[in-house]
Amino acid sequence: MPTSHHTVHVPLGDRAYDILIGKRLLDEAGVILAERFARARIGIVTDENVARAQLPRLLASLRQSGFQPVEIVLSPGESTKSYAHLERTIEALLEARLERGDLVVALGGGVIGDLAGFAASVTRRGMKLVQIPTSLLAQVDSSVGGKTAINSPHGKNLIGAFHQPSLVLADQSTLDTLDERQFAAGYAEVVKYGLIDDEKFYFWLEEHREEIFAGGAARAEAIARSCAAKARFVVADETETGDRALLNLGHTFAHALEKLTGYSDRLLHGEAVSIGMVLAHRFSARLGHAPSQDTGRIENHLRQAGLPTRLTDVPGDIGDTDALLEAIGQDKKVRRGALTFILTRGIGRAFIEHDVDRDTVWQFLERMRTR
Ligand SMILES: NC(=O)c1ccc[n+]([C@@H]2O[C@H](COP(=O)([O-])OP(=O)(O)OC[C@H]3O[C@@H](n4cnc5c(N)ncnc54)[C@H](O)[C@@H]3O)[C@@H](O)[C@H]2O)c1
Ligand SMILES: O=C(O)C(=O)C[C@@H](O)[C@H](O)[C@H](O)COP(=O)(O)O
Ligand SMILES: [Zn+2]
Repeated sequence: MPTSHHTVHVPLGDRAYDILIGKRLLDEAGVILAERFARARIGIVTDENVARAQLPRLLASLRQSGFQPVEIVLSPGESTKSYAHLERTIEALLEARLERGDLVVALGGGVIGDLAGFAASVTRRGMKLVQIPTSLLAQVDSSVGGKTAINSPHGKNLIGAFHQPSLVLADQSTLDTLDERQFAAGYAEVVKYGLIDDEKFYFWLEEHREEIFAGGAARAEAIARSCAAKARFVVADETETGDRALLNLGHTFAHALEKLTGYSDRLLHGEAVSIGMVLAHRFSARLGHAPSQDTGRIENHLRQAGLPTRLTDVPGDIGDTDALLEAIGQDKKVRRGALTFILTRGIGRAFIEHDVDRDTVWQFLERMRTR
């Protein structure tokens, strides 16, 4: 019998699933999976860091429940979201003769979740997926909602599919082995939920930031509230034809920066989102939509969390303003060649703006490059 955990249900009809949030779920995964997916075989996809820190716990639990999982261990980092690693993952799943009804278990951060999720979506035209997120970012964002992807030299997440998991097991104790820089990167996506449409949550985060970084009850609450927020957007608009795009706050800038830094640890996704969210607020203020004091307040909060907030914080060269705008032009929200941005009227009041003028964006970015 699994110990106590919090459950967020994602009601998506025949694709509905639970997100279990607890402290011993990795050790109980065998019992939980045996109960929900009787007789399924399991292919675990993970990376070398997570394999060292957390895989033994999962293997012990699965073996105790009679599973004999296959392990696929990839190199860590954003560059793993590539054609080469996708091929390697799919071929390993096929080599192990895993069937359509068997489980791909993604054990790791968002990189592993996105890559393994995409592999699950295309292997045998769709295998079952279980997300076991081990980074803060993956527990509050990437393991929920079914976006899966790899990167292209043309841009971030440009090749992918919507493929919902059948179950998410978010075990907070796995975060004990995550380093502080990675934790802060995940915190940027937590702040995002407050900034989009929940100012109360945003103010609560400002008050409880140190406690959340320290662990304990505030951290658990931040994870649960984030999952509930993400689930709400996903249920309302599963394939992003409307308001789900709000979850992209800061990402139009962020994805361009990730491309220009070569999908490397020069700039982590959450760090890019931190810079992107501040830019989105500053741009909104410049266009007269939002009060400029909000930008300072948010920037202060993110800096206290150890996050970068400006283009000048990105280490090394990111090219000129034309290169930045060119990268932004590959964003998936582009419609008939025109740019879409998530803008804001202030904290908790984000909105979607289509047909944003390119010259205005260029002028703004040119200023930001020296600020
Ligand atoms: N699908 C979505 O909805 C969605 C949402 C947000 C982000 N993303 C994607 O997620 C990715 C970023 O995810 P991330 O920040 O988790 O990065 P990541 O997967 O690279 O993980 C961060 C680092 O921490 C290590 N790590 C993870 N868990 C650990 C643990 N418990 N102990 C020790 N080390 C651990 C990993 O090996 C890696 O080096 C990006 O590619 C981003 O585009 C996807
Ligand atoms: O789930 C979503 O929708 C999001 O936008 C969440 C983002 O945090 C995440 O980075 C996502 O992968 C970005 O999606 P994309 O469609 O812009 O690639
Ligand atoms: Zn993101």
